[in-house]
Amino acid sequence: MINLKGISGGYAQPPTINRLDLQINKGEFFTLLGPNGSGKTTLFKLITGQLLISEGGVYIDGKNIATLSKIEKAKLMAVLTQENKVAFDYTVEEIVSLGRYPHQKGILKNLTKKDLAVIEEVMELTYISDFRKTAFRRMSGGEKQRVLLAKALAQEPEILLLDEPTNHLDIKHVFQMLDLLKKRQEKFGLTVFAILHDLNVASLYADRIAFLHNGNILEVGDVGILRKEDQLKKVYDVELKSRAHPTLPKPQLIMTPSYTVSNTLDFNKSYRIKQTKEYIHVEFKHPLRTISNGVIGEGIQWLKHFCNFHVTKDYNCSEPKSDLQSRMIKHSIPHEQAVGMMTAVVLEDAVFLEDEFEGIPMMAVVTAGTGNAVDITNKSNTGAIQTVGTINIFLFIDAHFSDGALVNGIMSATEAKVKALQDLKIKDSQSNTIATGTSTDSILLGLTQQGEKTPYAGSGTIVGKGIGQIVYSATKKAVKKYLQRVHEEQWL
Ligand SMILES: Nc1ncnc2c1ncn2[C@@H]1O[C@H](COP(=O)(O)OP(=O)(O)OP(=O)(O)O)[C@@H](O)[C@H]1O
Repeated sequence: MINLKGISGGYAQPPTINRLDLQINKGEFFTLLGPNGSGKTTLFKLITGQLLISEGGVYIDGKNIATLSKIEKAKLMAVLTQENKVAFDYTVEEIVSLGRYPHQKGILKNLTKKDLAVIEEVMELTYISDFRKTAFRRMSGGEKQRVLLAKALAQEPEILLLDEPTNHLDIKHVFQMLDLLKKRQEKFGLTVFAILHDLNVASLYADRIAFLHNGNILEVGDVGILRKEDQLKKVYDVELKSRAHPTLPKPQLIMTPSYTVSNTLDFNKSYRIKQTKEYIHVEFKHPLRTISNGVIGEGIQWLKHFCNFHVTKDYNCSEPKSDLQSRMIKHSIPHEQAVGMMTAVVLEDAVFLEDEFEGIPMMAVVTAGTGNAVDITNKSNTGAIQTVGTINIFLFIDAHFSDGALVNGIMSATEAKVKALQDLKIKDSQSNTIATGTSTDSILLGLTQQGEKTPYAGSGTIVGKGIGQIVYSATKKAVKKYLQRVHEEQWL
């Protein structure tokens, strides 16, 4: 719908923007990104007419905007610039009213009922109704930005052009403003063209993105282009990692500063263990790169506290997460930095194993019960039986794993656990076949991330074999202790 055809213009010679082509579709949220001085504002001003186009033209629905009158242009598009100075001492309401100018008819240009209704609506949408009688100059930078957005919306434009609209806004107002624009986009088919600096915000809101680099469009595409780490490094000259947003299918960029703090830690002295009847708490001095399916601390994170809490055999809590959080709070363990698991196994029977595999130190903590042992490959299982039967594995490794290696590590540990159950002939009570685990097993791998980065940790690697051996030994020992206890209890 907006077609920039070979436009040139700007302050330098050759011009900052030199024969640039770009199409912005009707009803899309288009974001222009690029480093300082790349020409974003210059391009913006060429589109809005604040700067003279020396070559080419801007076409809207096939019409060259240079041929439109001021009023025609104002009905079509509204502009929100970085400039928020206003010449006269207007109130907020008066500023917003100015937005109705292109729609007013006759010489007297009084505000109609419709004008008043629109003004009221946009002031409410931008949360400025309470400031209506306040002088604009007395508002804060962020508040002024909202007033000027309200004025732009009062124009009821088809296209909204925004140059760094979130500049003065705090996080809440950034999201409030962009959510509002998204709603207008959906409801009225508003076309949004916005210059943004925050790549992560752009990823969350933009339908398409263009990268401007030295006055040229480097690439135009959907948010997927924010996954191109090499291109981002070229544009911004910083180290970035593109990662998945935890709940939305959008990339988010993680910056890495160039400074590094290198303090080597002695693995064996870097943790302490507290074991009571109620819980086992392993605390590390530094956060570990962690992968886990714990009730608390699931997924891949950086965490320092690793807990296994004792619960009763018939534990049946609808909010296990908050239950574990309260237990941690009671023992002054910061649950935001913790992995938390539960077990009905007697914690005295936990197995602690320290070992070293070709120079890689590891430490495993395993609690095991096999009352709920399950053969995952057998169809006859109908569900979990409530008895003492969970295998919880903590494995700490003094190595540096990639995220892929963390997944490998989980596989290696699981294979080892299965082998331990096989060798001990632990059976699924329903199918009477050898069990592969229990119905509620949990696992955690914690890595110091010291030393050279390892991309693999499967059974074909030294570290993978090490994982296999330590998990196998610790699980076997823990299951044997459990079986011994069950055996003794039967004779009581
Ligand atoms: N008023 C001006 N007079 C002369 N040169 C200017 C003027 N405004 C901008 N420039 C130059 O034009 C080039 C592009 O600037 P522009 O403001 O378009 O960059 P930008 O991408 O918007 O940067 P930023 O992210 O810092 O806002 C820069 O080299 C800048 O120095």
